[in-house]
Amino acid sequence: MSVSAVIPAYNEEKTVGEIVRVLHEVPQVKEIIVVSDGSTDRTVEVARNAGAKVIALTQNTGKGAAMMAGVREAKYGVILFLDADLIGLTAAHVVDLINPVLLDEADMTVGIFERGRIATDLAQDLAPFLSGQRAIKKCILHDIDLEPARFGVEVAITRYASERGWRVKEVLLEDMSHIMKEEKLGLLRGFWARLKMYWEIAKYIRY
Ligand SMILES: O=c1ccn([C@@H]2O[C@H](COP(=O)(O)OP(=O)(O)O)[C@@H](O)[C@H]2O)c(=O)[nH]1
Ligand SMILES: O=C(O)[C@@H](COP(=O)(O)O)O[C@H]1O[C@H](CO)[C@@H](O)[C@H](O)[C@H]1O
Repeated sequence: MSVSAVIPAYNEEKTVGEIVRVLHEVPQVKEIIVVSDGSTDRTVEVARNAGAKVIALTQNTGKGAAMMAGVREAKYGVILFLDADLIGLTAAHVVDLINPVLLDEADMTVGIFERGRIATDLAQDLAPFLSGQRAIKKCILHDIDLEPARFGVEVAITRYASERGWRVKEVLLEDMSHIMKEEKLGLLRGFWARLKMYWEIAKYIRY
């Protein structure tokens, strides 16, 4: 089995190119799909120049819908989801995430930041089920309606996995972090975006 990487990206021109470059180093990753979720910056151009296949959605539809647009295009049996704003991703991280699924030791892996930055480590220690770094068998993704989930997408996948008894393995991703909303958007707009995200997550926790 081979891997299709799917990277939802909303205005991630600063980081998406490096993610695509690292993925090119991993032979099992046969296809790299960046889904630009209505980005208004140079995300599409940067991802294309780095050698990704790019799906350019014309409007912002939310993370869940962007991920599923990528899954619909994906040709291979294992999907690797990565966020486009990661800092410190290496080929070894990618291999650690995909191998348990390729070797059929797990149906899904979930990557947890470790020793990256205090704030992002803490967020993932408190809520590992929110992590966007996952490898999943594609065949088991088709049954979940992730289109409307926006930032509830990880909660929806995690709960579905637990209900269906998927074998889930947590993988520590050392020296890795991501760019926080407040860093991308400034304190006020970032915090507002964070509140909206928590609301989208909460809807799926209750749902
Ligand atoms: O409407 C959105 C919001 C986020 N993302 C992407 O989803 C990933 C995870 O987003 P994050 O939690 O980092 O939130 P952000 O700080 O980007 O709002 C990143 O690659 C984003 O670019 C997306 O595709 N559509
Ligand atoms: O770490 C978190 O609290 C959030 C938001 O991260 P930032 O605003 O970028 O620090 O990000 C996680 O949760 C999101 C919702 O489930 C996921 O989409 C992200 O992949 C995950 O990193």
